[in-house]
Amino acid sequence: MLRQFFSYYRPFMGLFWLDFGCAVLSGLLELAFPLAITAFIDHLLPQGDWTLTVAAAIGLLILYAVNSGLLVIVIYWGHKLGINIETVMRAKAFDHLTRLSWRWYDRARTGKLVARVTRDLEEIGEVAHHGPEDAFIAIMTFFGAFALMFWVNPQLAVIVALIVPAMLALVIIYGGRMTRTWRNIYSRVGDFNVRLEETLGGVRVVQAFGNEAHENHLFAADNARYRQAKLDAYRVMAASNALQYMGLRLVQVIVMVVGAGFVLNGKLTTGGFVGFLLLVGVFYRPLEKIAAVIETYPRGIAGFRRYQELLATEPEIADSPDAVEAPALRGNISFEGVSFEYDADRPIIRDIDLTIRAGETIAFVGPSGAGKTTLLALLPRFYEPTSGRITVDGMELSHMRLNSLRKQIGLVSQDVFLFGGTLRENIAYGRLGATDSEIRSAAAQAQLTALIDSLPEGLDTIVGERGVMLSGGQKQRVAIARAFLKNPPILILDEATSALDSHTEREIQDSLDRLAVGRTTLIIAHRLGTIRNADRIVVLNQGSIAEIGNHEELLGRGGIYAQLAS
Ligand SMILES: Nc1ncnc2c1ncn2[C@@H]1O[C@H](COP(=O)(O)OP(=O)(O)OP(=O)(O)O)[C@@H](O)[C@H]1O
Repeated sequence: MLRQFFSYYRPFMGLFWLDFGCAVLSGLLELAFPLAITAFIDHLLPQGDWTLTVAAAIGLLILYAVNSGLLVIVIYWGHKLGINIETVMRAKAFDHLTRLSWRWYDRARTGKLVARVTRDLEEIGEVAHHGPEDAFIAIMTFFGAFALMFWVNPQLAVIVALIVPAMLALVIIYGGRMTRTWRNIYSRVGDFNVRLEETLGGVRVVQAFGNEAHENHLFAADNARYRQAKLDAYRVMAASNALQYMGLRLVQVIVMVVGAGFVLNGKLTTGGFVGFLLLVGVFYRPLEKIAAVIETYPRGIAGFRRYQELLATEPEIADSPDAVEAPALRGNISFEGVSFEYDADRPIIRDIDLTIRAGETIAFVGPSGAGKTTLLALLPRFYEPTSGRITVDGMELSHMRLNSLRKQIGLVSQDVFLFGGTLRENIAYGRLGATDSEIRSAAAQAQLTALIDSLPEGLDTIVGERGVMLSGGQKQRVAIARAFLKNPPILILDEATSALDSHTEREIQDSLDRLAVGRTTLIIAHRLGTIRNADRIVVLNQGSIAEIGNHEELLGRGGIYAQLAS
């Protein structure tokens, strides 16, 4: 795990060594200052040489200036190292998330995912920067200061050393408590994200049902838990800070009293006394750093573990090593003994055998929940059949590169998802990089021209989050325009169930009919009126093909279709 963590440093080793080197140098200078003060008091002062004193002060000032320069490097470039690592990780996580399969997303909660990509990685970045540096510097100054104290006065150093274990225990205990309270806080933030995401995403439903008070009530509970978690953290923080402060003052007072005795007995010089007191401060500071490392390290590591888990989640559906680029498809599709289940032992599609010829228009009908949408989701490989195989032009789907297959299948689904940008961007999503005239021509074929002309900003009108500023019928048309732009040989149309007025419906049907020309078209039909002209109609029932034929044949048969039509 640590090895994997450190592998992220590799591209930034120059930055790492710069930061680390400067931090070590700064730590050494910190150790040198008390010694300089000792020398100053014991050797320079008695000489009464003012020029020398000023020269020493200037020398000291230069050292301080160097040290503050080192601090600039450590703070800026050190954080740069952290944010660089964080950025690489975030890009990787995003890329991975965009490739995970539908089955995974069926169970994922977006709020938690957002938290992973933002907060977890921020913590990892902090640890990446502070972790190794702080741990090393803390240990170095801790032992360095102790060695110097021992050198200045061994007896006093031993007294300090006797108090240290108690202080260390305090730091570790409170560090652990801090970690637990922070973990609690972050888990509450995760809850927040999930609730905000769901409530704000569904705010129209909330208002439609007049359930604002109910949502407020649920939110208030989360809010209160978050407040409590924060209060717990502040309590631990207050106690920890007060105890650490008291510990430092205690050690200083003890050193002051005992040290004064040594000075009076002539066992310690005044300079040594002052230097020793300063060293106590230097010696004590790493304890805070150690506490900080103890506190941030587990959080960063927990975040890194979750990050690694995410990256280790293999997309269920991905290119096999021997997959090849799909050739230009004609659209002969064959389902051979295809079965599928979302959950084990709950078959949704059962042993489907079906051959579709290139250019054929074939409609799928059947009761709600029969598996129409599911069956057609297998064609672009959104899900993988549990058994059986699907071929296009004789080539098995899994032998083609996923992207090259999906680029040749157009999908107009009933709930059209629009992105929050402009109308132009949303249409161009069908084929990124399409020219203005191609976009306009696709829009015209989808009968969007009148709408575009009526908008003050035309194609550059912002459509609102998820396209809220467009009507259901207009969104359908954008989806159709996308499909025109994509111009795929195979088309899957999931007919809109939402009622459109008959005029709009006819217009959209008209566009769809034109879109279907020259393509293999598979229609999930909810209204039988629109599919009379289909070459064949497949009636699905409980995941199996119950009947197959054209409109007249099926009516004549007097089966499920005839019942549905009546
Ligand atoms: N992502 C999913 N995870 C688990 N089960 C699912 C999932 N999607 C659909 N199902 C189940 O699969 C069955 C078939 O659903 P599907 O959407 O394919 O039916 P449909 O024939 O298209 O229905 P409708 O006409 O109502 O759209 C249903 O019982 C449904 O509950």
